[in-house]
Amino acid sequence: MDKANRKAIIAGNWKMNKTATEAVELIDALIPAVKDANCEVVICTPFTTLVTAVEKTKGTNIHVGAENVHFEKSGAFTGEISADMLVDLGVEYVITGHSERRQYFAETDETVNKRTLAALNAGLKVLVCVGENLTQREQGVTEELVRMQTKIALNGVTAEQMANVVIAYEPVWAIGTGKTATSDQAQEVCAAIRKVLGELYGEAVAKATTIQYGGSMNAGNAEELLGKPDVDGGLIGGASLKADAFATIVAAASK
Ligand SMILES: O=C(CO)COP(=O)(O)O
Repeated sequence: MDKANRKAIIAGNWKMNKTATEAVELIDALIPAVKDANCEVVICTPFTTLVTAVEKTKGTNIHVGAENVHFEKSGAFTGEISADMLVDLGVEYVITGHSERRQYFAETDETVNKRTLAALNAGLKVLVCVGENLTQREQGVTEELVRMQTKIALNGVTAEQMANVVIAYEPVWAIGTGKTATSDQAQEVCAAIRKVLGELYGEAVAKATTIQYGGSMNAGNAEELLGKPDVDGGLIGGASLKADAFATIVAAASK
């Protein structure tokens, strides 16, 4: 199976943006703009807009995801949201391990693994984020680090469950900075991730798994990044907040 047989997925990560009123406006603009997509289109929105997003996108080709999930099923975890709560709302995807969660909310490879397992066991599809920071890239440990993050995040995930896993390679130094990885840098690391998936699960799973790039992907650079053989999609922050920019990226992935 080569790239043409893998599912291309363009996912927006809205982060902490958009009130419910603003979310309605954006989704109203997105629905016609991406209706002819020849790829999977996902919007990951704050918890407060998930209900709106699920309702508004019913009957469209837009899928809805959350930006995080807790690993316990229920209990005394003030401020947290369980996988069952997301499933009950009609949410289909969730992001785990985003670098902002790791950096600002003390998430570790171990908790990313627990969240990933909890989400998969509840029936969610998971976008698992990995990626190095600038120091780590300069130290030349990008590949080792991303291999380790991938292995720990997937610890206990079965080959069968891998059908519901997407890996998002997001170099931290490229997130929200306007500094995109070159398409060659993105390809190199996405290929290294596919190699580790092959070691863990065998060639068939490695070749079937969608691997996204994220980090300042925008309407201008998406086509080149998505043209690389191991870059199957994008996880988009800033550019997912504007319907026209996001639709241009979706169109680039639909070619
Ligand atoms: O973190 C990202 C997506 O999860 C990328 O964000 P930007 O596209 O804003 O760089």
